[in-house]
Amino acid sequence: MTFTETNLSSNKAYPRMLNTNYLKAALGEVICPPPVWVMRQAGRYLPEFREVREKYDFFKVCQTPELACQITLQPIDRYDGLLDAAIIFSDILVIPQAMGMEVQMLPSKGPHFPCPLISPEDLNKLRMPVVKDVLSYVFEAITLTRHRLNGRVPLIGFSGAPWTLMAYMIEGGGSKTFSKAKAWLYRYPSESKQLLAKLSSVIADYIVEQVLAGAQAIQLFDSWAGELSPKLYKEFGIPFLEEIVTVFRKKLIDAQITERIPLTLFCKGAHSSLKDLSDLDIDVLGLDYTMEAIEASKNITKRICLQGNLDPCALFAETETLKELTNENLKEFDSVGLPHIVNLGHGM
Ligand SMILES: Cc1c2[nH]c(c1CCC(=O)O)Cc1[nH]c(c(CCC(=O)O)c1C)Cc1[nH]c(c(CCC(=O)O)c1C)Cc1[nH]c(c(C)c1CCC(=O)O)C2
Repeated sequence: MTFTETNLSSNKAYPRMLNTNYLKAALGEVICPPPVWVMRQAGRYLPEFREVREKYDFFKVCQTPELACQITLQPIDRYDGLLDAAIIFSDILVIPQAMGMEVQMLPSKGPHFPCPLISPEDLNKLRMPVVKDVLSYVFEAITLTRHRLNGRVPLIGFSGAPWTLMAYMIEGGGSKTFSKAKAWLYRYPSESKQLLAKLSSVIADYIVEQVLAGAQAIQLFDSWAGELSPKLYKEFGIPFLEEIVTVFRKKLIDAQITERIPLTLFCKGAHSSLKDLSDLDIDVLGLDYTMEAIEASKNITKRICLQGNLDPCALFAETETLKELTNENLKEFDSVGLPHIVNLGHGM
């Protein structure tokens, strides 16, 4: 039996779904109360996560399906019944790795590329990977996790978006200004587009393979969208997201996946682009903590689900204050009348 067949919800190969609230909301139903999951729900705030991380390097965990699965399940087990989706434990930077770049995760510093892309000649060093083979550890982790979830909640797969990955590959890590990556857009626009097109092709294959391995929804993270002017994002961000979405939908049809796989775009800071993003063939728009549901709903062009967007730092508030903030947030989304998936406005 192929994975293509096993992904159909009617198929017996995966456990029967017991909670489909996330999938229903993502596909357009208003669910009351709305489903909840949390970006970075498997992470350092969990003692059981830190325990695994004491023993293994970050990317070793990503590359070991048993460990990635174990960590994905940690918040689902701990908050039994409170979360409506799981997200596979991995990182957006596995794609630059698959294209041949070294990436380290430095304690208290975050991601580090010892040899970032400096000039367009460096593009020749990148390889176009056979995604199914090079990233097989992610797909194995997804299949294993889908089984171990036992239908409790759906499993979300994810990828970084082209611009955000390009930014890491050139900056070599995090940055305050993204001036090196943005300099490429101004100085080498056509080579930048070559890089973004390569990334888009790898990302499209990557998210299709995730679905074939058992992911029931996909989220794309464009964490640095807001670093670009609206004009730059229109030229170097959105067209590549559009390409990915188009190829993703087409390849799923070719693979005879006939059910609609919900696709979420989380483009942090992309205020001026919400209209263009909502024009794409997507299902959910993730709002960050600087966006307002009411404002966003005025900008979008079709009925889609909104996800978000409590400020992660609100978690530092006293419990009573946090309850009030959460209720206000729920009321605001409720007043918009669109389907809603409750989440933070960025990672925990
Ligand atoms: C930009 C980005 C990255 N990774 C990711 C993004 C996009 C989302 C965002 O904007 O935050 C996405 C990501 N990273 C991780 C997940 C797993 C799923 C989840 O629970 O949300 C997801 C979806 C695990 C992780 N990825 C990382 C951790 C912390 C790991 C650790 O040090 O043990 C986790 C749980 C490391 C990571 N990976 C990355 C950074 C900047 C860092 C350092 C962050 C930090 O120090 O807190 C790159």
